[in-house]
Amino acid sequence: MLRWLTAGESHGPALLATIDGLPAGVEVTRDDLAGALARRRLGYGRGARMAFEQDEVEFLGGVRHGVTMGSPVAIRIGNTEWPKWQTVMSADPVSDDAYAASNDVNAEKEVARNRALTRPRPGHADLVGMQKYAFDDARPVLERASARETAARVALGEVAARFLAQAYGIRLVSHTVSMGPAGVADDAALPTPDQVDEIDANPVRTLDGPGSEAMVAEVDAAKKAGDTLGGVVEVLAYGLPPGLGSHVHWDRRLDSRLAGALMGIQAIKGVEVGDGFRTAGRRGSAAHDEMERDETGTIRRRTGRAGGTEGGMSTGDVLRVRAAMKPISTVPRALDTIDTTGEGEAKAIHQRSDVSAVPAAGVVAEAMVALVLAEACLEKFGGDSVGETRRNHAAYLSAIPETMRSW
Ligand SMILES: Cc1cc2nc3c(=O)[nH]c(=O)nc-3n(C[C@H](O)[C@H](O)[C@H](O)COP(=O)(O)O)c2cc1C
Ligand SMILES: C=C(O[C@@H]1CC(C(=O)O)=C[C@@H](OP(=O)(O)O)[C@H]1O)C(=O)O
Repeated sequence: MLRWLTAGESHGPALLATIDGLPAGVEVTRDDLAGALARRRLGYGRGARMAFEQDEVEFLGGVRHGVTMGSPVAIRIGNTEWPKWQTVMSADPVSDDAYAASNDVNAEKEVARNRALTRPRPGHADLVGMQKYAFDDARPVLERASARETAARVALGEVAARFLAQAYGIRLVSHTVSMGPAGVADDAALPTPDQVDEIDANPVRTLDGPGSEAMVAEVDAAKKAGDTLGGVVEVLAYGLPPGLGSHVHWDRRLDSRLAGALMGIQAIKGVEVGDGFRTAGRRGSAAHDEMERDETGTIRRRTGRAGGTEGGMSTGDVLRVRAAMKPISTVPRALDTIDTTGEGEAKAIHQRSDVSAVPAAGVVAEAMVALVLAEACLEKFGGDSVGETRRNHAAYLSAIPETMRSW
């Protein structure tokens, strides 16, 4: 069983992440994690914080000399902003005077002066979190709702991705499909894992082309207008075996688990497997992936409309899932809201924010898919070492009769 958790607040001292159930023998280093975290910071439209905050990452357990030991892997990502936030986010009680004296906090002067945040942002977790957890201040809510937490998921996803690649040759790639109304053409070729560097080098994390230029222009226009922008990201996984997940029960379906994992990312409001919503508008004759044999007798699907799952199981073809992100709710041209103290009309809290974090959400989505696939592979193949699970994977594939092989 693979299980994992994250902890830590956006402006706390650090994020923590732990994953239990990975086999021994996965090669992974601190530099690998640092590389993954750097990719998450990429993307045109990110706000000021991304420019000055660094991710200080280290393993606290589970890895020795660059190799997992089969014990829980524990990771710490230090928030380099912490010194500025020590009073605001202190775990120890702080007097009102000491709190007020801390208002040299960078870009947070207003917030530090007014101890409680009482003007909830429409679209953020502020108001409902205050109602639910009985706070008169949005701070304890927004600190954990913040997508800073996704840094911890990306670190875990990198460990999972290394495992998938080393044990089974599975490789992932993510890219931005659209930002606002601009995007890549529907019939554009699918990116491959060999194009990861090219995608990461692009300002909006997509393959170069007119779509990419149009997306950059959309971000510029939204920024100029004091507004924010959503969009769609896509994750592809290459090299899956057929049969991850199962048709026998709803919560074992791979597509259901992927949808839950992607929907669990802050600001994701829609998930699509394969052609998803577009398939709903087609006739059956144009909606499915017809099968044939190639010249060697291997089974081939002519198209990839289903996105690499049938009956809640991986088909072995390229897995393709999309996630739709809403625009950032901390809109610079602040939205109307109320003051929870009951004082008249108000504008929502706004200090700073991303214009758009769609490219970063692609990297987070890739991490979530890696974690779901790692769990599904370990369910199917088991094994306490990379070698053992690799042998189990090979034995499973070789037991499928030649006339039924699609690889
Ligand atoms: C990578 C990433 C960065 C984000 N950056 C911001 C941000 O700067 N400001 C903001 O208000 N929301 C940002 N969000 C979205 C909020 O975290 C999210 O809207 C909030 O937690 C409420 O959750 P919900 O949108 O799922 O309802 C970001 C989301 C992601 C995935
Ligand atoms: C810190 C990150 O993202 C943050 C996510 C976020 C939110 O509300 O989700 C709000 C912003 O934080 P702040 O309010 O401190 O500027 C983003 O910078 C990160 O991705 O590492």
